[in-house]
Amino acid sequence: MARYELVKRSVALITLTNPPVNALSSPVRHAIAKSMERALSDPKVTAVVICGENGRFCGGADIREFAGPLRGPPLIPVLDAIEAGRKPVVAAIEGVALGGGFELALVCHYRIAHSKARLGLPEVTLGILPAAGGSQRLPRLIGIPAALELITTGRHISAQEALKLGIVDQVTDQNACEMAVEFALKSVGKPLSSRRVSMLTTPCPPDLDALLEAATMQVKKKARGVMAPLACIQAVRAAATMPFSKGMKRESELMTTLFNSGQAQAFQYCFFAQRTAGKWTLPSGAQWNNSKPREIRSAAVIGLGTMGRGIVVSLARVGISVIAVESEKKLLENGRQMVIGMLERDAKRRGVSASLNLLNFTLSLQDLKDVDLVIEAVFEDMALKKRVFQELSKVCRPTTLLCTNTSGLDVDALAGVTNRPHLVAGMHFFSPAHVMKLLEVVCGPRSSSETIATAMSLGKKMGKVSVAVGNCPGFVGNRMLKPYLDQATFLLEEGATPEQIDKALEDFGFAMGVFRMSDLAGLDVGWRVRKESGLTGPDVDSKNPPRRRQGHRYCPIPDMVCEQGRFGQKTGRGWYMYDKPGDTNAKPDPLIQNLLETYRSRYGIQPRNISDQEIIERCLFVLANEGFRILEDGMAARPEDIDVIYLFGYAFPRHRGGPMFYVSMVGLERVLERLEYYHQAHPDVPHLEPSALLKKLVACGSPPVQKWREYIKTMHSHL
Ligand SMILES: CCCCCCC/C=C/C(=O)SCCNC(=O)CCNC(=O)[C@H](O)C(C)(C)COP(=O)(O)OP(=O)(O)OC[C@H]1O[C@@H](n2cnc3c(N)ncnc32)[C@H](O)[C@@H]1OP(=O)(O)O
Repeated sequence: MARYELVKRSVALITLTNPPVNALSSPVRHAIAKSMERALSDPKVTAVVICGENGRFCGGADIREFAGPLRGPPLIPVLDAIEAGRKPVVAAIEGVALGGGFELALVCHYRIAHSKARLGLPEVTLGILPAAGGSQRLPRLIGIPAALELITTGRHISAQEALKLGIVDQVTDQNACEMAVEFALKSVGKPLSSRRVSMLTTPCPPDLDALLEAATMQVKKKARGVMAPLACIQAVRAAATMPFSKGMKRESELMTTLFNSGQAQAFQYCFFAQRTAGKWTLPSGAQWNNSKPREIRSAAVIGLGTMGRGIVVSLARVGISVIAVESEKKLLENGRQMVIGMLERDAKRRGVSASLNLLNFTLSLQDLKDVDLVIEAVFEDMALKKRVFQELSKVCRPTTLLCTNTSGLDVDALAGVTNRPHLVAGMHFFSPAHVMKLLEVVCGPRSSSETIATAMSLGKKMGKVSVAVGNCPGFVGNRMLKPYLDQATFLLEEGATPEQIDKALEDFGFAMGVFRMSDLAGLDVGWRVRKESGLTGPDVDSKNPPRRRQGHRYCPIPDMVCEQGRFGQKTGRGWYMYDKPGDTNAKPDPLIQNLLETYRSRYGIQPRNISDQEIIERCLFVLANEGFRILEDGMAARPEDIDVIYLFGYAFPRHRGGPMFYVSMVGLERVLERLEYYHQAHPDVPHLEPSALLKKLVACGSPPVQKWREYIKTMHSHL
């Protein structure tokens, strides 16, 4: 877990050996403590260098250990002993020094970093704070403003920035470990007291209170209801106002509070869920680690609407040459200008040059004959998409992969019109596609493992969090969204207002409630889908009883809002009113209030007071209930995949872990009981009926979410 050797006759080299990231697990902490004791007591040793195996210094504490009781030596005394030692200790930082790994570097007397190394204190993103002295040492080393920013955001910084900030003493392009050994030899005999960061006085700015207050406001706005950034600010205040030992005590108290809050568990679950989601499997047994993706050098995107443009940018900025296709000259020119503008802005932001030479624009599908992969992003119309796939099938060489960006149509029906159904898959991006991190990779029953491996790996290359899902209407994300949106509108019928529902959801942690979000996305899209599926519009069967469609409860209020030309922010009116089209400041609209009152009195609905608790339960329990059904149907492989989809595609608050983790924390028994209660009250809403899997899990004693897979395994899987 750590190798000890003597180099250059008098330098003890301690190499952390815990792949893949040299995390500070209990055996590693033990090995560091023992190695340091040995180095300090060996009279031959004049200096010490600490480095990590395989070009990675240290990825921090072993996050898996947070789930259980502390075993092995605690980290803080191990680190304190290094700092207090009477021989110079140099950290040789290659790869990463994150969290506890950074804190380990901070107790060394000198730090040498490789030019490609990244450093940071990302604990806040795990719902905790740098509690091995990081919150107390970093402000002493680089001052309050810079430390506050790094600790509250968890941002990783480059070696160059670390040098500028005074975190590292030297940056090298050569072997950092060898440089550190040379550096250590030169440091022998120099006084160490000024190199012990805990002994430094924190440079305290005169406007400390204002600074901390501004930081508090900022994190409260950015991360509603999240405790860790606020605790980080309090810890930094302690570093500014208390002696080191008292500051450490405060750091520890704050850590205990965070650990017991439930939020830390949610954040840490998200960390592992995100990594698990990339590990896909198909019913054939093919999976992420036994299937080879193809290399994609050239691609085509069909349709330069909002989605298509974002997809072109996502591909081009990772060096893939792209042919963009439109059906009319004007649309093509408009799309071309938009794409170029987006790429230029993106390149400017990243400080690189825009890869415009990778772009080609055409009106003809004939130009696509040599591309490796096509992503179709035309209008959401099955007949149109089928025509495009038939044409592609004729034009593209037989090995070209054909993907669709449909947000919910049958991918296998598209595969069926081609001469290569095994090379067809869904690549469902989220809008705006060059910004949103989520990619649902839709595995049709005939998609080959190579096709899925390629789509997943292309997603990763584009910086997306890719999740493999089955082929069912709406796939995973949009399939779950429907019952959630339905509950929100049913609550309007029953007496709630858009403002009240949004506030409850925002207090829960969403950046935007469902109605504000719908106004932002545009209400006309859903209206068109409802018209096409016969739920509203002239094609609706007039024999339908009011507020019922296709045998179930239906709320026509969203249609009524659209009939008034209120399509959301873009028209300046929607569920809210805005000062002008395009404005984002939503204000309650008396006309909506009026519409709701008239509607309720027309149907004889007596409005009732609806609690925030009911809003949260009905919207979120129904969301998870559909998630359970998706697991039952084998359309998602595990609850973690569903949670990752909601975290990255629908901005589900991270401190709640995702809808499936959230209900596991509420308690499955309670969720079952509440769904049964609401279903009894609303028997015409089938989505409120508890799913078989939820009942099964409760009957099996409500196992933790990480264990649900064991109960799903026996069911039919499409993945
Ligand atoms: C009073 C109490 C005192 C307690 C004090 C504790 C204070 C210290 C706290 C911490 O240090 S918290 C941890 C801080 N560190 C991090 O947040 C880093 C997390 N890791 C990453 O960001 C990335 O993994 C990476 C290091 C940048 C590498 O990225 P890469 O894309 O190359 O690989 P991944 O797929 O992300 O990871 C590979 C593999 O390793 C697992 N893993 C990574 N980091 C950790 C870790 N810190 N602990 C445990 N496991 C880790 C990751 O889950 C992957 O596992 P598999 O999926 O392959 O099984």
